[in-house]
Amino acid sequence: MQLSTYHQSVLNALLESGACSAQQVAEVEVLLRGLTGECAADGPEIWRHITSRILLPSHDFAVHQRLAAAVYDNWPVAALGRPPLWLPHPAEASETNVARFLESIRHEPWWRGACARHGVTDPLCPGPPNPNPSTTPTLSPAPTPMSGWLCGWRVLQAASWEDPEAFWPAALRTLGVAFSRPPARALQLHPADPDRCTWLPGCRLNIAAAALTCPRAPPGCPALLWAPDGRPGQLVAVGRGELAGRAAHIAACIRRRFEPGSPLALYLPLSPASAALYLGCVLAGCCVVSVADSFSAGELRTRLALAGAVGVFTQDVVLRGGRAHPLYEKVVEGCGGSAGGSGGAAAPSVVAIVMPAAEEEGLSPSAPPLRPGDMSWADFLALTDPRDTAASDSLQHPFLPEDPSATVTNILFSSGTTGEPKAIPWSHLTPLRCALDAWAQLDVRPGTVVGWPSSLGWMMGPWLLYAALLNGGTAAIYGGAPLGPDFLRFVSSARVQVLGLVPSIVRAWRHGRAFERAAAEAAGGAGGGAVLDLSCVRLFGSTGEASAAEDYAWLMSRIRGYRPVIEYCGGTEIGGGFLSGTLLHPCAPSTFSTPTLGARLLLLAGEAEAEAGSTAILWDGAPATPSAAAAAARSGMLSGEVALAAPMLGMSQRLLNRDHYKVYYAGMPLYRTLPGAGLSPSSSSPPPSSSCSPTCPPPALPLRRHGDEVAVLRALGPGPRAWSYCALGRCDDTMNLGGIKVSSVELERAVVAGVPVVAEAAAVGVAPPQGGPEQLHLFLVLKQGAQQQGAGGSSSSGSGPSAAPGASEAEVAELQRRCQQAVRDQLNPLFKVSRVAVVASLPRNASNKVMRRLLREGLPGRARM
Ligand SMILES: Nc1ncnc2c1ncn2[C@@H]1O[C@H](COP(=O)(O)OP(=O)(O)OP(=O)(O)O)[C@@H](O)[C@H]1O
Repeated sequence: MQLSTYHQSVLNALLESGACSAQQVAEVEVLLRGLTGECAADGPEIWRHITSRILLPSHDFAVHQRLAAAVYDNWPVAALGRPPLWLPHPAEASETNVARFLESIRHEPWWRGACARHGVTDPLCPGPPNPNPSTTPTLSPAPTPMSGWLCGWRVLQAASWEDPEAFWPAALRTLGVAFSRPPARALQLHPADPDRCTWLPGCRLNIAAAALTCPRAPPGCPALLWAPDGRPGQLVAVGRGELAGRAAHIAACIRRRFEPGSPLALYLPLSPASAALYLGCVLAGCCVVSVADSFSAGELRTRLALAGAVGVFTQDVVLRGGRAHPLYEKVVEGCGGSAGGSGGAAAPSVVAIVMPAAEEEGLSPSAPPLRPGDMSWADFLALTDPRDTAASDSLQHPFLPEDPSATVTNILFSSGTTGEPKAIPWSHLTPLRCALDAWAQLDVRPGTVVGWPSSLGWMMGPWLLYAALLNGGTAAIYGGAPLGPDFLRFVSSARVQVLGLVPSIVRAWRHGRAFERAAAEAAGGAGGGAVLDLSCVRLFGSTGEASAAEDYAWLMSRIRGYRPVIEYCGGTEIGGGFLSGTLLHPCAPSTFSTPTLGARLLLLAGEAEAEAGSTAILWDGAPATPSAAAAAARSGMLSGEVALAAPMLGMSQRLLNRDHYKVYYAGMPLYRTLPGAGLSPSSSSPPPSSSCSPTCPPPALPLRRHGDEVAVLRALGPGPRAWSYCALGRCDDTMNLGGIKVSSVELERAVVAGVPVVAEAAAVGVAPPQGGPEQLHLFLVLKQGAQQQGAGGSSSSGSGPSAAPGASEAEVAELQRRCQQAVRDQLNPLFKVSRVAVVASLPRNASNKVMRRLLREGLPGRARM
């Protein structure tokens, strides 16, 4: 029988790729002959075969790309979303936390009720997983274990916000959270104010104690795995008992010196010592003020003042790349007072406690002497003897707040992408969001080694500790920077299984050839001669900002057999994420598969819809209005600003430097918390068992704005409600070009994909001083090699191409033409590129996010805010 044209073109691409043997081509041919001949039905199955049996990380990425293009040529994006580059394997999926949980609740009445509300009998009824993936067609209409789990996930996600009284007890039981007194119920709603709803009322909990005593941790599994800067193979394992002992001792010392509730700043890198310190502060009932050690003295001062810090824990220096960078010096500068002064020095208003960067040594000789009143780490630890009962008491009898949901354990600062950073308090309950997301979305299990390079100054630092420890896993911490080959060697030697990243790290690895260099260094005997073996990585995570699909396709291809990148979007003020993926969903790069557990997501209506009386265009995963449904049917896509239904466990209820209600709720539409009574025209479910007492009417609460733009696409999966999501950046970064709203991220993706010399782009809309429609300005960073050609140049269509000294006008004009072409081809022919500037790098804030507002502000014309 003749192969279909589609199958023949896949076979041709394989033959031309030079990536496979005659035997492999013959195997593919056998596979193709058993398939339908249509891309939509066969693409995933063919891709699974090619990635598991043929493609290797050693093949040129261009070969991976060419084969993916051939396999997914004609893929119906409108009907099925972006093509998946990783597909779950049923045998592997059956081992995930979520699959096991679904199995464990299968016969519980609340679960049966949830299934019935969603018109499902038993999602898991198709039977045990099929260990042979080649006989499990992904798109088969017949029920499969995979479609059963996906359907189970959909019901679970809905039940998690519909019926918190049933969902949370089951989730907390599974997580094994060690409450000193269990909660009386999941949620006490307030009739009008989301900031006065109370989660887990009546419970007694110290979250650090719970993390340190997680009953699910396998014996012998370390709490932390650490390697110092530049020595990625020199692993230090810190056992749970050891970490608990160190944290308890620190807590006892803190109690000697500070009152419970005292705000104590941590201004030092993440390490075993600072991890113990963080947990010790929380054990002692104090509040950690998180300040990234990259911040300047001035920024430290602002944060100390805002939080009212009475102490700051710091290091003498930070050791990075073989150099010692002063840190205590910045504290002295930031807090006032002078170091080493005897007479006349101003007494510091904030006491500094100073650790040595290399713990086994004393304070670095390059560090200045301490100010009067400041303490060395050794003196601080001598405040109690670790063998004293005071120390062990700190763990057995930690500080137990009256109301854990309102007691602040940590003040974190948002990145300030859109304005002044917000000072966000985390309570003892916020880390339950970290733990739940890690469990459900990133599949962190007891014994899993999790790495996510960050610092205690950003939410992903505390997130990492809680996500690993509350799930009985290990947090992997590297003392050096994550951008180079040494970090990959650390991943290999620590056997990191869940590796979280941010897009700028991946970009640096790709363009800096980090994998090749790491392999070469390892082969050359650097780092003790251990070979580079990244087969340990089960999945990647990504957060922080919108990622570039091509970079993430590249990342997936770096592990033999491909591994998924689970996008994770949320915010410091949520303690975790609201959109993500799971190991049960197929993974397309830079795409989210689902709202997280407990998150009820909608897209706010645009002006036209709002005028017609609709609040939302998407609600609970379905178009909320007939016109939205029609738009979705036409293009397979809807986009808009995300809003979330409150309350959701983890959401902040207070800001230190802003009016919380005004920032998140003022002017937002009201909704009712019970399904069927809300905005969703599609929801016809009966009310759940116990979201509110039978006597009180369902409260009408305002929706919570988050400020992100999201596109919703159809997705590969069973049932009519299979959607995937794609981040379009912050709403503040959207612009209106000729009457059409478009986000910076969409424009940037089009330019990076369409102009091969461009490594990075930032798009900003500027209202011209004379008025009129917004103009599109593009800032481009060129790939190495292309850099010289246009560096520093700029071209503007208004006044003709102009270039800075050293740049060729013609080259910049040519770049502008190619960007225009890319935008026209991929987005809209009406979008006009007004100006292109080639820059050496994009402005980024301390958490490495692109600051488009700075670019806007630096341009002539009226800045859009
Ligand atoms: N995986 C992701 N994909 C796309 N964007 C993401 C992702 N993860 C996080 N983000 C972006 O980061 C934001 C959360 O970061 P953070 O809490 O630091 O606040 P911020 O918005 O950067 O700063 P600020 O609130 O001060 O302006 C999200 O709202 C989203 O815009």
